[in-house]
Amino acid sequence: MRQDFDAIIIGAGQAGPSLAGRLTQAGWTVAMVERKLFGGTCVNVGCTPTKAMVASAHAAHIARRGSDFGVVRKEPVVVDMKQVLARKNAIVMKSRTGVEGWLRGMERCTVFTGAARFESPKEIRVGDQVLYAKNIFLNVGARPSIPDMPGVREVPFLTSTTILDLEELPKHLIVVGGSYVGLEFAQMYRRFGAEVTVVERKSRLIPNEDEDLSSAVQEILQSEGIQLRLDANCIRLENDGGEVAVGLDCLEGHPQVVGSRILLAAGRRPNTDDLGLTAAGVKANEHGYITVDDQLQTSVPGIWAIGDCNGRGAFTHTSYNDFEIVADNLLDKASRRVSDRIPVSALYIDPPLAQVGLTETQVRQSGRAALIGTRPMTKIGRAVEKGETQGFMKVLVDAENKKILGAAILGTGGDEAIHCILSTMYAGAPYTTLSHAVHIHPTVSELIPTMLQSIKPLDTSVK
Ligand SMILES: Cc1cc2nc3c(=O)[nH]c(=O)nc-3n(C[C@H](O)[C@H](O)[C@H](O)COP(=O)(O)OP(=O)(O)OC[C@H]3O[C@@H](n4cnc5c(N)ncnc54)[C@H](O)[C@@H]3O)c2cc1C
Ligand SMILES: NC(=O)c1ccc[n+]([C@@H]2O[C@H](COP(=O)([O-])OP(=O)(O)OC[C@H]3O[C@@H](n4cnc5c(N)ncnc54)[C@H](O)[C@@H]3O)[C@@H](O)[C@H]2O)c1
Repeated sequence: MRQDFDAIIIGAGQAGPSLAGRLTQAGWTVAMVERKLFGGTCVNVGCTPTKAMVASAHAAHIARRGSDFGVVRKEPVVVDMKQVLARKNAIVMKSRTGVEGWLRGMERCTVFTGAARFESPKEIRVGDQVLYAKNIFLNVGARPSIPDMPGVREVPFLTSTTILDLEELPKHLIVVGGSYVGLEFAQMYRRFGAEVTVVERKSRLIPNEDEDLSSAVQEILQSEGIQLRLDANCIRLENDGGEVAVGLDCLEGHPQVVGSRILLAAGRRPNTDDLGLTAAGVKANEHGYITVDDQLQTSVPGIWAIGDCNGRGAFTHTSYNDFEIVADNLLDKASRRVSDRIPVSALYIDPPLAQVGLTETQVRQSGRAALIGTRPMTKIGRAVEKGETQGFMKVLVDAENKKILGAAILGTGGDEAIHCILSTMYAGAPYTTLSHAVHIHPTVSELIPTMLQSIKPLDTSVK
Protein backbone atom coordinates (compact mmCIF):
# COMPACT_ATOMS: atom_id res chain seq x y z
CA MET A 1 0.00 0.00 0.00
CA ARG A 2 1.22 3.50 -0.83
CA GLN A 3 2.10 5.80 2.08
CA ASP A 4 1.70 9.56 1.50
CA PHE A 5 3.85 12.33 2.99
CA ASP A 6 4.39 16.01 2.36
CA ALA A 7 8.07 15.33 1.75
CA ILE A 8 10.48 12.44 1.26
CA ILE A 9 14.14 12.95 2.13
CA ILE A 10 16.61 10.37 0.82
CA GLY A 11 19.82 10.19 2.84
CA ALA A 12 20.48 11.12 6.45
CA GLY A 13 23.77 12.92 5.74
CA GLN A 14 24.63 16.51 6.55
CA ALA A 15 21.57 18.20 5.02
CA GLY A 16 18.72 15.66 5.31
CA PRO A 17 18.24 15.45 9.09
CA SER A 18 18.26 19.23 9.58
CA LEU A 19 15.84 19.64 6.69
CA ALA A 20 13.55 17.04 8.32
CA GLY A 21 13.73 19.13 11.50
CA ARG A 22 12.73 22.38 9.75
CA LEU A 23 9.97 20.81 7.64
CA THR A 24 8.36 18.92 10.51
CA GLN A 25 8.48 22.03 12.71
CA ALA A 26 6.57 23.79 9.95
CA GLY A 27 3.89 21.07 10.18
CA TRP A 28 4.95 18.91 7.21
CA THR A 29 4.90 15.11 7.38
CA VAL A 30 8.28 13.72 6.35
CA ALA A 31 9.56 10.28 5.32
CA MET A 32 13.29 10.01 5.98
CA VAL A 33 15.02 7.14 4.16
CA GLU A 34 18.54 5.99 5.07
CA ARG A 35 20.14 2.86 3.69
CA LYS A 36 23.16 2.59 5.92
CA LEU A 37 24.54 4.76 8.71
CA PHE A 38 22.71 7.77 10.15
CA GLY A 39 24.87 10.86 9.87
CA GLY A 40 26.25 9.80 6.47
CA THR A 41 29.86 10.20 5.38
CA CYS A 42 30.96 13.05 7.64
CA VAL A 43 29.87 11.46 10.88
CA ASN A 44 30.76 7.84 10.11
CA VAL A 45 33.59 7.67 7.56
CA GLY A 46 34.61 11.28 6.89
CA CYS A 47 35.24 14.36 9.01
CA THR A 48 34.53 12.97 12.48
CA PRO A 49 36.64 9.77 12.43
CA THR A 50 39.50 11.37 10.50
CA LYS A 51 39.71 14.43 12.70
CA ALA A 52 39.58 12.20 15.81
CA MET A 53 42.52 10.22 14.36
CA VAL A 54 44.35 13.40 13.31
CA ALA A 55 44.13 14.39 17.00
CA SER A 56 45.74 11.07 18.05
CA ALA A 57 48.46 11.57 15.43
CA HIS A 58 49.05 15.12 16.71
CA ALA A 59 49.39 13.82 20.27
CA ALA A 60 52.06 11.33 19.10
CA HIS A 61 53.85 14.08 17.18
CA ILE A 62 53.91 16.46 20.14
CA ALA A 63 55.00 13.64 22.47
CA ARG A 64 57.97 12.95 20.16
CA ARG A 65 58.78 16.66 20.12
CA GLY A 66 58.61 16.88 23.93
CA SER A 67 62.26 17.88 24.29
CA ASP A 68 61.61 20.99 22.12
CA PHE A 69 59.46 22.21 25.00
CA GLY A 70 61.65 21.00 27.87
CA VAL A 71 59.54 17.91 28.49
CA VAL A 72 61.79 14.93 29.15
CA ARG A 73 60.78 11.56 27.73
CA LYS A 74 62.70 8.41 28.61
CA GLU A 75 60.84 5.85 26.45
CA PRO A 76 60.08 5.91 22.74
CA VAL A 77 56.55 6.94 21.78
CA VAL A 78 54.34 3.93 21.02
CA VAL A 79 50.97 4.31 19.30
CA ASP A 80 48.39 1.63 20.13
CA MET A 81 46.20 1.52 17.03
CA LYS A 82 43.48 -0.42 18.85
CA GLN A 83 43.16 2.43 21.35
CA VAL A 84 43.27 5.05 18.61
CA LEU A 85 40.40 3.23 16.87
CA ALA A 86 38.46 2.74 20.12
CA ARG A 87 38.62 6.48 20.85
CA LYS A 88 37.58 7.30 17.28
CA ASN A 89 34.75 4.75 17.34
CA ALA A 90 33.36 6.13 20.61
CA ILE A 91 33.25 9.66 19.16
CA VAL A 92 31.62 8.44 15.93
CA MET A 93 29.08 6.26 17.71
CA LYS A 94 27.93 9.11 19.94
CA SER A 95 27.34 11.30 16.93
CA ARG A 96 25.65 8.58 14.83
CA THR A 97 23.25 7.51 17.60
CA GLY A 98 22.55 11.17 18.31
CA VAL A 99 21.40 11.76 14.72
CA GLU A 100 19.37 8.54 14.61
CA GLY A 101 17.70 9.18 17.98
CA TRP A 102 16.86 12.74 16.93
CA LEU A 103 15.18 11.57 13.72
CA ARG A 104 13.31 8.68 15.31
CA GLY A 105 12.00 10.94 18.07
CA MET A 106 10.99 13.73 15.67
CA GLU A 107 7.26 14.47 15.57
CA ARG A 108 5.71 13.97 12.08
CA CYS A 109 8.89 12.22 10.82
CA THR A 110 8.79 8.52 9.84
CA VAL A 111 12.15 6.80 9.42
CA PHE A 112 12.59 4.08 6.78
CA THR A 113 15.78 2.02 6.62
CA GLY A 114 16.67 0.65 3.20
CA ALA A 115 17.81 1.80 -0.23
CA ALA A 116 15.44 4.28 -1.88
CA ARG A 117 14.76 4.29 -5.63
CA PHE A 118 12.47 6.36 -7.83
CA GLU A 119 9.41 4.62 -9.30
CA SER A 120 8.07 7.88 -10.75
CA PRO A 121 8.70 11.61 -10.15
CA LYS A 122 6.58 11.46 -6.97
CA GLU A 123 7.04 7.85 -5.84
CA ILE A 124 9.92 6.19 -4.07
CA ARG A 125 10.33 2.48 -3.42
CA VAL A 126 12.06 1.26 -0.26
CA GLY A 127 12.03 -2.55 -0.16
CA ASP A 128 8.40 -3.56 -0.60
CA GLN A 129 7.02 -0.16 0.46
CA VAL A 130 6.07 2.69 -1.86
CA LEU A 131 6.23 6.25 -0.54
CA TYR A 132 4.54 9.21 -2.26
CA ALA A 133 5.25 12.93 -1.85
CA LYS A 134 4.95 16.12 -3.91
CA ASN A 135 8.35 17.23 -2.59
CA ILE A 136 11.41 14.98 -2.75
CA PHE A 137 14.89 15.92 -1.49
CA LEU A 138 17.96 13.92 -2.54
CA ASN A 139 20.82 14.00 -0.03
CA VAL A 140 22.52 10.79 -1.13
CA GLY A 141 26.18 11.89 -0.89
CA ALA A 142 29.18 10.23 -2.49
CA ARG A 143 31.62 7.35 -2.02
CA PRO A 144 35.30 6.72 -2.82
CA SER A 145 35.84 6.32 -6.55
CA ILE A 146 38.06 3.43 -7.53
CA PRO A 147 40.17 4.35 -10.56
CA ASP A 148 40.13 1.67 -13.21
CA MET A 149 43.89 1.13 -13.11
CA PRO A 150 45.63 -2.13 -14.04
CA GLY A 151 45.76 -4.59 -11.13
CA VAL A 152 42.93 -2.99 -9.17
CA ARG A 153 40.86 -6.19 -9.32
CA GLU A 154 43.72 -8.46 -8.24
CA VAL A 155 45.56 -6.47 -5.58
CA PRO A 156 43.94 -5.71 -2.20
CA PHE A 157 43.59 -1.99 -1.45
CA LEU A 158 42.11 0.26 1.21
CA THR A 159 39.78 3.22 0.75
CA SER A 160 39.13 6.16 3.07
CA THR A 161 36.29 4.04 4.50
CA THR A 162 37.99 0.67 5.03
CA ILE A 163 41.24 2.13 6.43
CA LEU A 164 39.22 3.41 9.38
CA ASP A 165 38.86 -0.16 10.65
CA LEU A 166 42.49 -1.19 10.18
CA GLU A 167 43.62 -2.40 13.60
CA GLU A 168 47.28 -2.95 12.76
CA LEU A 169 49.78 -0.31 11.71
CA PRO A 170 51.01 -1.02 8.18
CA LYS A 171 54.79 -1.08 7.91
CA HIS A 172 54.65 0.94 4.70
CA LEU A 173 51.47 2.64 3.50
CA ILE A 174 51.36 3.67 -0.15
CA VAL A 175 48.79 6.42 -0.73
CA VAL A 176 47.58 6.92 -4.31
CA GLY A 177 46.28 10.50 -4.63
CA GLY A 178 47.89 13.57 -3.08
CA SER A 179 44.94 15.74 -2.19
CA TYR A 180 42.51 16.11 0.75
CA VAL A 181 41.89 12.46 1.63
CA GLY A 182 45.37 11.23 0.70
CA LEU A 183 47.35 13.85 2.60
CA GLU A 184 45.33 13.70 5.82
CA PHE A 185 45.85 9.92 6.01
CA ALA A 186 49.47 10.13 4.84
CA GLN A 187 50.56 12.45 7.65
CA MET A 188 48.41 10.68 10.24
CA TYR A 189 49.90 7.26 9.45
CA ARG A 190 53.43 8.64 9.34
CA ARG A 191 52.89 10.03 12.83
CA PHE A 192 51.46 6.68 13.97
CA GLY A 193 54.83 5.21 12.94
CA ALA A 194 54.37 3.83 9.40
CA GLU A 195 56.59 4.52 6.43
CA VAL A 196 54.44 6.44 3.95
CA THR A 197 54.78 7.12 0.22
CA VAL A 198 52.32 9.38 -1.62
CA VAL A 199 51.90 8.72 -5.36
CA GLU A 200 50.31 11.61 -7.27
CA ARG A 201 49.85 11.74 -11.03
CA LYS A 202 50.10 15.53 -11.25
CA SER A 203 53.39 17.39 -10.84
CA ARG A 204 52.56 18.63 -7.35
CA LEU A 205 50.46 17.84 -4.28
CA ILE A 206 47.04 19.54 -3.91
CA PRO A 207 47.28 20.34 -7.64
CA ASN A 208 44.20 22.59 -7.63
CA GLU A 209 45.74 25.01 -5.13
CA ASP A 210 48.34 27.74 -5.62
CA GLU A 211 51.87 26.49 -6.29
CA ASP A 212 53.38 28.19 -3.23
CA LEU A 213 50.87 26.36 -1.02
CA SER A 214 51.65 23.03 -2.72
CA SER A 215 55.39 23.56 -2.17
CA ALA A 216 54.97 24.53 1.48
CA VAL A 217 52.71 21.52 2.16
CA GLN A 218 55.20 19.29 0.36
CA GLU A 219 58.03 20.63 2.54
CA ILE A 220 56.05 20.02 5.74
CA LEU A 221 55.25 16.42 4.79
CA GLN A 222 58.76 15.65 3.59
CA SER A 223 60.21 17.08 6.82
CA GLU A 224 58.32 14.31 8.63
CA GLY A 225 59.81 11.62 6.38
CA ILE A 226 56.91 11.13 3.94
CA GLN A 227 58.18 10.02 0.50
CA LEU A 228 56.61 11.61 -2.56
CA ARG A 229 56.34 10.26 -6.10
CA LEU A 230 54.93 13.03 -8.28
CA ASP A 231 54.23 13.11 -12.03
CA ALA A 232 53.36 9.42 -11.70
CA ASN A 233 51.92 8.00 -14.91
CA CYS A 234 50.74 4.53 -15.86
CA ILE A 235 49.97 3.73 -12.22
CA ARG A 236 49.27 0.02 -11.73
CA LEU A 237 48.79 -2.14 -8.66
CA GLU A 238 50.93 -5.25 -8.36
CA ASN A 239 51.40 -8.15 -5.93
CA ASP A 240 55.05 -8.44 -4.96
CA GLY A 241 55.61 -11.65 -2.96
CA GLY A 242 53.90 -11.05 0.38
CA GLU A 243 53.84 -7.30 -0.27
CA VAL A 244 51.82 -4.97 -2.47
CA ALA A 245 53.36 -2.58 -4.93
CA VAL A 246 52.46 0.39 -7.08
CA GLY A 247 54.09 0.44 -10.47
CA LEU A 248 54.55 3.88 -12.01
CA ASP A 249 56.38 5.87 -14.59
CA CYS A 250 57.64 9.00 -12.91
CA LEU A 251 59.96 11.62 -14.37
CA GLU A 252 62.54 10.34 -11.88
CA GLY A 253 63.00 7.51 -9.39
CA HIS A 254 62.44 3.76 -9.31
CA PRO A 255 59.49 2.52 -11.40
CA GLN A 256 57.96 0.65 -8.48
CA VAL A 257 57.09 1.44 -4.85
CA VAL A 258 56.77 -1.68 -2.68
CA GLY A 259 54.80 -1.44 0.55
CA SER A 260 52.48 -3.40 2.83
CA ARG A 261 49.17 -1.59 2.19
CA ILE A 262 47.75 0.64 -0.55
CA LEU A 263 45.22 3.40 0.11
CA LEU A 264 43.34 4.63 -2.94
CA ALA A 265 42.51 8.31 -2.39
CA ALA A 266 41.81 9.44 -5.93
CA GLY A 267 38.49 11.24 -5.58
CA ARG A 268 34.82 10.48 -4.92
CA ARG A 269 31.74 9.70 -7.02
CA PRO A 270 28.09 10.49 -6.28
CA ASN A 271 25.66 7.81 -5.05
CA THR A 272 23.26 8.40 -7.92
CA ASP A 273 23.77 5.33 -10.11
CA ASP A 274 21.20 3.16 -8.26
CA LEU A 275 18.62 5.87 -7.48
CA GLY A 276 16.51 5.26 -10.60
CA LEU A 277 16.88 8.90 -11.70
CA THR A 278 15.60 8.14 -15.20
CA ALA A 279 12.27 6.86 -13.79
CA ALA A 280 11.78 10.39 -12.44
CA GLY A 281 13.34 12.22 -15.40
CA VAL A 282 15.98 13.81 -13.13
CA LYS A 283 19.04 14.86 -15.15
CA ALA A 284 22.63 14.23 -14.08
CA ASN A 285 25.95 15.10 -15.72
CA GLU A 286 28.43 12.59 -17.20
CA HIS A 287 29.99 12.03 -13.75
CA GLY A 288 26.61 11.25 -12.15
CA TYR A 289 26.22 14.59 -10.31
CA ILE A 290 22.59 15.71 -10.32
CA THR A 291 22.02 18.88 -12.32
CA VAL A 292 20.58 21.69 -10.18
CA ASP A 293 19.83 25.37 -10.60
CA ASP A 294 21.13 28.09 -8.28
CA GLN A 295 18.38 27.24 -5.75
CA LEU A 296 19.09 23.49 -5.90
CA GLN A 297 16.00 22.50 -7.91
CA THR A 298 16.66 19.56 -10.22
CA SER A 299 15.36 19.33 -13.78
CA VAL A 300 12.05 18.05 -12.34
CA PRO A 301 9.84 20.48 -10.37
CA GLY A 302 9.35 19.29 -6.78
CA ILE A 303 12.69 17.44 -6.63
CA TRP A 304 15.76 19.04 -5.06
CA ALA A 305 19.34 17.71 -4.78
CA ILE A 306 21.39 18.83 -1.77
CA GLY A 307 24.91 18.07 -0.57
CA ASP A 308 27.74 16.30 -2.39
CA CYS A 309 25.43 14.61 -4.95
CA ASN A 310 24.79 17.92 -6.77
CA GLY A 311 28.48 18.60 -7.43
CA ARG A 312 28.15 22.20 -6.16
CA GLY A 313 30.19 21.48 -3.03
CA ALA A 314 32.07 18.59 -1.46
CA PHE A 315 32.16 19.56 2.20
CA THR A 316 29.96 19.21 5.22
CA HIS A 317 29.49 22.97 5.47
CA THR A 318 28.38 23.19 1.83
CA SER A 319 25.88 20.35 2.34
CA TYR A 320 24.51 22.07 5.46
CA ASN A 321 24.31 25.37 3.60
CA ASP A 322 22.32 23.61 0.85
CA PHE A 323 19.78 22.61 3.52
CA GLU A 324 19.55 26.23 4.70
CA ILE A 325 19.04 27.55 1.16
CA VAL A 326 16.28 25.07 0.37
CA ALA A 327 14.53 25.40 3.74
CA ASP A 328 14.61 29.22 3.80
CA ASN A 329 13.38 29.45 0.21
CA LEU A 330 10.54 26.98 0.79
CA LEU A 331 9.41 27.96 4.26
CA ASP A 332 10.37 31.62 4.62
CA LYS A 333 9.87 32.67 0.98
CA ALA A 334 13.51 33.71 0.85
CA SER A 335 15.51 33.76 -2.38
CA ARG A 336 18.83 32.36 -1.22
CA ARG A 337 21.22 31.03 -3.84
CA VAL A 338 24.27 28.76 -3.98
CA SER A 339 26.15 31.48 -5.86
CA ASP A 340 25.90 33.69 -2.74
CA ARG A 341 28.20 31.23 -0.95
CA ILE A 342 31.86 32.15 -0.57
CA PRO A 343 34.06 29.06 -1.04
CA VAL A 344 35.86 28.09 2.16
CA SER A 345 37.62 24.93 3.26
CA ALA A 346 40.40 23.49 5.39
CA LEU A 347 42.78 20.65 4.66
CA TYR A 348 43.46 18.99 8.01
CA ILE A 349 47.09 18.17 7.80
CA ASP A 350 49.01 19.68 10.72
CA PRO A 351 49.37 22.62 10.52
CA PRO A 352 46.10 23.00 8.62
CA LEU A 353 45.65 24.80 5.32
CA ALA A 354 42.56 27.04 5.36
CA GLN A 355 41.34 28.89 2.29
CA VAL A 356 38.59 31.32 1.44
CA GLY A 357 37.40 32.94 -1.77
CA LEU A 358 39.60 33.11 -4.86
CA THR A 359 43.06 31.59 -5.03
CA GLU A 360 45.99 33.75 -6.16
CA THR A 361 46.00 31.83 -9.46
CA GLN A 362 42.32 32.62 -10.01
CA VAL A 363 42.91 36.30 -9.25
CA ARG A 364 45.80 36.42 -11.75
CA GLN A 365 43.69 34.67 -14.38
CA SER A 366 40.82 37.12 -13.84
CA GLY A 367 43.14 39.90 -15.01
CA ARG A 368 41.75 42.39 -12.48
CA ALA A 369 44.04 44.81 -10.66
CA ALA A 370 44.77 43.33 -7.24
CA LEU A 371 46.88 43.75 -4.13
CA ILE A 372 48.59 40.97 -2.18
CA GLY A 373 49.92 40.65 1.35
CA THR A 374 51.85 37.74 2.83
CA ARG A 375 53.29 36.86 6.22
CA PRO A 376 55.39 33.83 7.20
CA MET A 377 54.33 32.01 10.37
CA THR A 378 57.89 32.55 11.69
CA LYS A 379 56.88 36.23 12.13
CA ILE A 380 53.82 35.43 14.22
CA GLY A 381 54.46 35.54 17.97
CA ARG A 382 51.79 33.00 18.85
CA ALA A 383 53.25 30.46 16.40
CA VAL A 384 56.78 31.05 17.72
CA GLU A 385 55.63 30.60 21.32
CA LYS A 386 53.83 27.38 20.42
CA GLY A 387 56.87 26.10 18.53
CA GLU A 388 54.78 25.72 15.37
CA THR A 389 56.22 28.10 12.79
CA GLN A 390 55.64 26.15 9.57
CA GLY A 391 53.64 27.81 6.81
CA PHE A 392 52.50 31.29 5.86
CA MET A 393 49.40 33.37 5.26
CA LYS A 394 48.40 35.47 2.27
CA VAL A 395 45.54 37.70 1.31
CA LEU A 396 44.33 39.17 -2.00
CA VAL A 397 42.43 42.43 -2.30
CA ASP A 398 40.62 44.04 -5.23
CA ALA A 399 42.67 47.16 -6.04
CA GLU A 400 39.58 49.14 -7.09
CA ASN A 401 36.85 48.46 -4.53
CA LYS A 402 39.27 47.41 -1.73
CA LYS A 403 37.28 44.28 -0.95
CA ILE A 404 39.03 41.05 0.01
CA LEU A 405 39.03 38.56 -2.86
CA GLY A 406 40.53 35.57 -1.10
CA ALA A 407 43.02 34.35 1.47
CA ALA A 408 44.91 31.29 2.60
CA ILE A 409 46.43 30.44 5.95
CA LEU A 410 48.75 27.47 6.15
CA GLY A 411 49.73 27.41 9.79
CA THR A 412 48.79 26.67 13.34
CA GLY A 413 45.25 27.82 14.11
CA GLY A 414 44.69 28.77 10.46
CA ASP A 415 41.37 26.93 10.30
CA GLU A 416 39.99 29.23 13.00
CA ALA A 417 41.80 32.47 12.11
CA ILE A 418 40.50 32.44 8.51
CA HIS A 419 37.00 33.17 9.78
CA CYS A 420 37.68 36.86 10.47
CA ILE A 421 38.54 37.22 6.79
CA LEU A 422 35.49 35.19 5.78
CA SER A 423 33.17 37.33 7.91
CA THR A 424 34.61 40.54 6.48
CA MET A 425 33.98 39.19 2.98
CA TYR A 426 30.37 38.26 3.82
CA ALA A 427 29.86 41.73 5.29
CA GLY A 428 30.95 43.18 1.94
CA ALA A 429 33.26 45.52 3.86
CA PRO A 430 36.56 46.89 2.50
CA TYR A 431 39.77 45.35 3.82
CA THR A 432 40.37 48.47 5.94
CA THR A 433 37.53 47.38 8.26
CA LEU A 434 39.67 44.41 9.18
CA SER A 435 43.05 46.14 9.04
CA HIS A 436 41.79 48.75 11.55
CA ALA A 437 40.28 46.15 13.90
CA VAL A 438 42.06 45.44 17.17
CA HIS A 439 42.65 41.71 17.64
CA ILE A 440 43.62 39.78 20.77
CA HIS A 441 47.29 39.32 21.55
CA PRO A 442 48.83 36.77 21.26
CA THR A 443 46.84 35.09 18.48
CA VAL A 444 47.46 34.08 14.89
CA SER A 445 44.53 36.30 13.89
CA GLU A 446 46.20 39.45 15.24
CA LEU A 447 48.67 39.34 12.34
CA ILE A 448 45.89 39.52 9.74
CA PRO A 449 45.47 43.32 10.18
CA THR A 450 49.26 43.68 10.06
CA MET A 451 49.43 41.64 6.85
CA LEU A 452 46.66 43.80 5.35
CA GLN A 453 48.51 46.99 6.28
CA SER A 454 51.40 45.92 4.03
CA ILE A 455 49.60 44.83 0.87
CA LYS A 456 51.32 45.60 -2.43
CA PRO A 457 50.25 45.47 -6.10
CA LEU A 458 50.06 41.92 -7.48
CA ASP A 459 52.02 41.39 -10.67
CA THR A 460 49.21 39.98 -12.82
CA SER A 461 51.45 39.60 -15.88
CA VAL A 462 52.47 36.24 -14.31
CA LYS A 463 49.51 33.91 -14.84
C1 LIG B 1 37.89 10.86 4.70
C2 LIG B 1 37.02 12.08 4.55
C3 LIG B 1 37.24 13.18 5.37
C4 LIG B 1 36.42 14.31 5.24
N1 LIG B 1 36.69 15.39 6.06
C5 LIG B 1 35.93 16.50 5.92
C6 LIG B 1 36.16 17.63 6.76
O1 LIG B 1 37.04 17.63 7.61
N2 LIG B 1 35.38 18.72 6.59
C7 LIG B 1 34.39 18.76 5.64
O2 LIG B 1 33.71 19.78 5.53
N3 LIG B 1 34.15 17.71 4.84
C8 LIG B 1 34.89 16.58 4.96
N4 LIG B 1 34.64 15.50 4.17
C9 LIG B 1 33.53 15.60 3.19
C10 LIG B 1 32.19 15.39 3.89
O3 LIG B 1 32.20 14.19 4.62
C11 LIG B 1 31.07 15.36 2.86
O4 LIG B 1 31.18 16.51 2.06
C12 LIG B 1 29.72 15.37 3.53
O5 LIG B 1 29.56 14.25 4.37
C13 LIG B 1 28.63 15.37 2.46
O6 LIG B 1 27.40 15.31 3.09
P1 LIG B 1 26.10 14.91 2.28
O7 LIG B 1 25.00 15.33 3.17
O8 LIG B 1 26.10 15.44 0.93
O9 LIG B 1 26.15 13.32 2.10
P2 LIG B 1 26.61 12.12 3.01
O10 LIG B 1 27.12 12.58 4.32
O11 LIG B 1 27.49 11.28 2.19
O12 LIG B 1 25.23 11.34 3.30
C14 LIG B 1 24.51 10.68 2.30
C15 LIG B 1 23.65 9.62 2.93
O13 LIG B 1 22.74 9.11 1.96
C16 LIG B 1 22.61 7.71 2.14
N5 LIG B 1 22.13 7.15 0.86
C17 LIG B 1 22.77 7.15 -0.33
N6 LIG B 1 22.01 6.61 -1.28
C18 LIG B 1 20.85 6.23 -0.69
C19 LIG B 1 19.66 5.60 -1.14
N7 LIG B 1 19.51 5.23 -2.42
N8 LIG B 1 18.69 5.34 -0.25
C20 LIG B 1 18.82 5.72 1.04
N9 LIG B 1 19.92 6.33 1.53
C21 LIG B 1 20.92 6.58 0.68
C22 LIG B 1 24.00 7.27 2.53
O14 LIG B 1 23.97 6.01 3.18
C23 LIG B 1 24.44 8.41 3.45
O15 LIG B 1 24.10 8.15 4.77
C24 LIG B 1 35.39 14.34 4.28
C25 LIG B 1 35.16 13.23 3.47
C26 LIG B 1 35.96 12.11 3.60
C27 LIG B 1 35.70 10.92 2.73
N1 LIG C 1 39.31 18.41 5.30
C1 LIG C 1 38.30 18.28 4.45
O1 LIG C 1 37.42 19.12 4.33
C2 LIG C 1 38.23 17.03 3.60
C3 LIG C 1 38.99 15.92 3.90
C4 LIG C 1 38.89 14.81 3.07
C5 LIG C 1 38.04 14.84 1.99
N2 LIG C 1 37.31 15.94 1.74
C6 LIG C 1 36.43 15.99 0.57
O2 LIG C 1 36.50 14.80 -0.17
C7 LIG C 1 36.78 15.09 -1.52
C8 LIG C 1 37.55 13.96 -2.12
O3 LIG C 1 38.91 13.99 -1.69
P1 LIG C 1 40.03 13.21 -2.48
O4 LIG C 1 41.34 13.65 -1.94
O5 LIG C 1 39.72 11.76 -2.52
O6 LIG C 1 39.81 13.69 -3.96
P2 LIG C 1 40.34 14.93 -4.81
O7 LIG C 1 39.55 14.88 -6.06
O8 LIG C 1 40.37 16.17 -4.01
O9 LIG C 1 41.86 14.53 -5.11
C9 LIG C 1 42.22 13.35 -5.76
C10 LIG C 1 43.72 13.38 -6.01
O10 LIG C 1 44.10 12.16 -6.59
C11 LIG C 1 44.83 12.40 -7.80
N3 LIG C 1 44.51 11.28 -8.67
C12 LIG C 1 43.33 11.04 -9.30
N4 LIG C 1 43.40 9.88 -9.98
C13 LIG C 1 44.64 9.39 -9.76
C14 LIG C 1 45.32 8.24 -10.19
N5 LIG C 1 44.73 7.34 -10.98
N6 LIG C 1 46.58 8.06 -9.76
C15 LIG C 1 47.20 8.97 -8.96
N7 LIG C 1 46.62 10.08 -8.53
C16 LIG C 1 45.35 10.28 -8.92
C17 LIG C 1 44.34 13.74 -8.30
O11 LIG C 1 45.28 14.36 -9.16
C18 LIG C 1 44.13 14.50 -6.99
O12 LIG C 1 45.31 15.08 -6.54
C19 LIG C 1 37.52 16.41 -1.49
O13 LIG C 1 37.33 17.12 -2.69
C20 LIG C 1 36.93 17.12 -0.33
O14 LIG C 1 35.84 17.88 -0.76
C21 LIG C 1 37.38 17.04 2.52
